[in-house]
Amino acid sequence: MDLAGLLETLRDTLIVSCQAYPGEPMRDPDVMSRVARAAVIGGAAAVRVQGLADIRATVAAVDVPVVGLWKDGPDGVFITPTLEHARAVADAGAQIVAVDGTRRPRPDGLTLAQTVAGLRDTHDVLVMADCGSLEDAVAAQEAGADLLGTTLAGYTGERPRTDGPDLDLIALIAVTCEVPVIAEGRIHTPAAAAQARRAGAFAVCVGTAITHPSTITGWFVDAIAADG
Ligand SMILES: CC(=O)N[C@H](C=O)[C@@H](O)[C@H](O)[C@H](O)COP(=O)(O)O
Repeated sequence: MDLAGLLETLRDTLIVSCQAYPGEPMRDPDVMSRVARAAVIGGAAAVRVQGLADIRATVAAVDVPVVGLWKDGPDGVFITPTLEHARAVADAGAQIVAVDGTRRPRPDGLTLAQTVAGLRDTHDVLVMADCGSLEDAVAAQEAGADLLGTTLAGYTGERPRTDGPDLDLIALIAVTCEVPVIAEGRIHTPAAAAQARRAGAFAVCVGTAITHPSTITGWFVDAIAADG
């Protein structure tokens, strides 16, 4: 399938982000690839996976596209921060490479446009720009990104950290940009996922609420405690 066809398969679908964080019990490529398989059985049209080992294991385990990223560092520009990281993610088998899509300086000194072009020179992949604001999204579209994610809304200081998805930002990007927007970040219920789609999202990406049991458990524990 060509890249335009691949993009089209994501329209009006759910992407499930399968990530475990450093030190957590589920931080293991085999475990994460199994979580991804379980999400695909549930209907995920694609999965989003962090780290080269997890990407390799998941690409071998599922028959849907893998959105790959490589988180390096605790803050700042840490989602697939450089061209070298992006190429490694593509080498690991991801058909879609998610990169930091903010306007912040990148550690390798390249612009986002240079990163996208450099990746396209060597790999036949789609590029998802993880953005934190409308200004990021406009710049990422200009830089050549194929998909604009709201992944970093509420994490870069440009948007408030809303309890649920940043529906206003999803709608703003959808009306302003031609490149499809992926709603991602704090989508915690099926109703919120539907709202995000209605706001203009091309596809919806959910992580924590599906694949992070410790957080989900905490929600239930807190609800019981608050009621007591
Ligand atoms: C901000 C950041 O680092 N986001 C990360 C990006 O890959 C992940 O930690 C999130 O789980 C993912 O974006 C899905 O979002 P949520 O887990 O809220 O459904």
